[in-house]
Amino acid sequence: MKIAIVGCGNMGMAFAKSFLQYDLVKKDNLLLIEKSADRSEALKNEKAGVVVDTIGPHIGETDLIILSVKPQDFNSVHEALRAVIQPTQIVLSIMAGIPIAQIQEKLGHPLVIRAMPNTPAMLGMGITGFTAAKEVDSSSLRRVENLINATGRSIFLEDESMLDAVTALSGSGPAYFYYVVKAMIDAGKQMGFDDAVSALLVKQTMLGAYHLINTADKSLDELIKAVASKGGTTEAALRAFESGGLADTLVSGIKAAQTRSTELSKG
Ligand SMILES: NC(=O)C1=CN([C@@H]2O[C@H](COP(=O)(O)OP(=O)(O)OC[C@H]3O[C@@H](n4cnc5c(N)ncnc54)[C@H](OP(=O)(O)O)[C@@H]3O)[C@@H](O)[C@H]2O)C=CC1
Ligand SMILES: O=C(O)[C@@H]1CCC=N1
Repeated sequence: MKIAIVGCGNMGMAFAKSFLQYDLVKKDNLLLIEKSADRSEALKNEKAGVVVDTIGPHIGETDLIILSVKPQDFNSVHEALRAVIQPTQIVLSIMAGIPIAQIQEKLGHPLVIRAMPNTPAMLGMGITGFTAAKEVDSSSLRRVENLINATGRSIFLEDESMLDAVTALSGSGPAYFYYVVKAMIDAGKQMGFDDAVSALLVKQTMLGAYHLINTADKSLDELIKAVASKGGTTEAALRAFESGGLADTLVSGIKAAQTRSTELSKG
């Protein structure tokens, strides 16, 4: 299989590295199109694939084109791509917010799959929601699904509009987690720990607690109850979270991300 990746930043390279790791593509068959001179130089030094800086006819020789530029950069990409794209090529877009119909129209090309991964894809621990245009046949869809699964797990969604919710929940989700971890580390520092000790206490707590979610035969409410002794310290913290509306704030933040994803689709 030959693959082209247009935009080799965080996500484009997370995909490229996962494919290479599982030998799903050979470096000679991996075309990396990257505009940034610095990044392109780094990719050349890493020998991550065949690195070029612009879209040209060579892209038409690949089986799959992955679009991993920022949504606002799609406008600077689609005309060049439209001129070289071949009828049997599959396009996989991971750009937030841009609907399949818009990609099809701008590229003049029906075979489009749309996916929303997240950054743990860099470790093969991502989760990707994806959907496809009805014109994509099931064998092509399965091949792309196998590629996506090299970056972690995946879930196929019939309803494309749910990709905005995937973007808000798991696409942006790692940042919410880091935000909470950072606030906890800051609290530790305010209570007198230095950075390293506070980070150790918080990170190991998050790691252990995450594994309990998956291994303890308990609901999240039961897990909370197992920590929060009656009249104890955890209850005091949870009461402060409730009165500050923390859970509601998180929910409204996630919905703001969903709204922004929908807005991106309107350009
Ligand atoms: N980061 C994330 O957590 C996630 C991102 N996404 C989606 O993935 C896409 C990429 O995000 P991310 O990897 O973080 O972004 P990055 O900015 O890290 O990567 C995009 C790269 O594309 C380059 N680029 C821009 N225009 C062109 C062009 N015409 N030809 C070739 N390369 C070009 C950029 O160069 P330059 O910097 O010079 O503009 C940049 O190096 C976005 O659409 C985003 O919505 C999806 C899921 C998660
Ligand atoms: O913030 C963004 O727009 C992208 C999409 C999901 C994660 N990062």
